[in-house]
Amino acid sequence: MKNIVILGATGSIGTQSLEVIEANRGFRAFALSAHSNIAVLETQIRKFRPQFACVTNEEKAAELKIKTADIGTKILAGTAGLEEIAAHPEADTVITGIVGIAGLAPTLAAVEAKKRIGLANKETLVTAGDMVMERAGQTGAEIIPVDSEHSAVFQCLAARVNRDNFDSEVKRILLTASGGPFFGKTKDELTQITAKEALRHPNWSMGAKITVDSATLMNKGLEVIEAKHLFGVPFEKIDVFVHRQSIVHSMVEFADNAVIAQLGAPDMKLPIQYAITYPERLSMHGNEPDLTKTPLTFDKPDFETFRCLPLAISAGKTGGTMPAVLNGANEAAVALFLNGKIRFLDIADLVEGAMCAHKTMKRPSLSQIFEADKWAREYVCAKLHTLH
Ligand SMILES: NC(=O)C1=CN([C@@H]2O[C@H](COP(=O)(O)OP(=O)(O)OC[C@H]3O[C@@H](n4cnc5c(N)ncnc54)[C@H](OP(=O)(O)O)[C@@H]3O)[C@@H](O)[C@H]2O)C=CC1
Ligand SMILES: CC(=O)[C@@H](O)[C@H](O)COP(=O)(O)O
Ligand SMILES: [Mn+2]
Repeated sequence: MKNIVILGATGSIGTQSLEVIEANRGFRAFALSAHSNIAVLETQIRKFRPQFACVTNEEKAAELKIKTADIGTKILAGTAGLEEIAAHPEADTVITGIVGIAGLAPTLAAVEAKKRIGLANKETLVTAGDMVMERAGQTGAEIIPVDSEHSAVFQCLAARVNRDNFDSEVKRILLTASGGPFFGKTKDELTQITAKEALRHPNWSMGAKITVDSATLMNKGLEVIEAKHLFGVPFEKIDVFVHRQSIVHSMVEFADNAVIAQLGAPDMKLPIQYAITYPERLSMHGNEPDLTKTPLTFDKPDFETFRCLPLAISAGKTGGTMPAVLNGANEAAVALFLNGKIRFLDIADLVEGAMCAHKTMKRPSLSQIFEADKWAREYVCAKLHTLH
């Protein structure tokens, strides 16, 4: 029996992780977490009977403790509780389904405890990729990508036999992007975009923040940085192609120009399950891809209209604290956009402004990364009254 910890159990990745657990006799929901949605968490606790549940909002944790007093689940609170479940000696695999930099500390706790990590929380590697990958190398923690593109690349790379020749064998990583709901639109056409329109992803049903990131193409920018850290390739070896169908989840081009791709239906349950079972595969029902349905197309992204993509690549190339500033400014700007406080195109302007105003610190400590994140959020708040 594999004990699975799900950080962010109430979200899109979290609920799909529970579906994967439900479909497999060999997996058990050992610990679940939520930030404040205790109604959904209580339902999950009653159904899956985990040993632990953690609510980061301390007041809500106290409320949940009372509501679930009849059940044996131990209720923990705050970030300390998250770190406790992520590093628990009985935990086998930790799925990181928390959104944003809030996922960094518990992921690091899992790394220190040498866990297998099914990494969905891309902000962990965006903000602290050097540190997390270095510590994982030292502790022996296994980081298996759950993000669909990175899971695809990971699966394509698994075809290699000789593990020593990575640099000479692997020519390029080709990340696919759906292009989001505004593919083909001009900047003028994007001025009046509403949150409701940005939340209409063409192929994937996901949480609000990542869905807006897909619409601005910031998601792909974050994924370029994530790929750099996961696979240890320079930015020059990572390309992005717009692939509207989201059937080819990403590809790897090898030295002999062979391109290996992973295809599948747009369904996160496959990468979630694979992260748990790797190197084995278990059967799965309901996610069979229909390859006859559409032609598969590939286009170059529009870097001028969707500026978040080149901004993220630039932040990644600068390194140090710059990616944390990019990410913090983006998290703050997306929250403001979702609350109707700023316009769609302001997101890129605010991120760019924060990056221009930031003095990068090389090889930052964890606390310097969190300071850079806080600084970027404050920058965005301070700029709010200067817009329009
Ligand atoms: N959804 C998807 O298909 C994919 C997602 N990802 C990545 O996975 C991560 C999760 O995305 P997604 O599931 O869509 O997000 P959701 O918004 O659907 O879920 C987020 C989860 O994180 C919890 N949470 C929110 N804020 C905090 C906080 N400050 N501290 C602790 N927990 C918090 C939420 O709890 P509560 O419900 O109580 O607020 C919820 O459980 C993101 O990093 C995203 O980029 C990557 C690839 C695909
Ligand atoms: C499912 C997943 O991994 C998301 O990151 C998805 O890829 C977003 O789609 P975009 O390609 O539109 O960013
Ligand atoms: Mn993705």
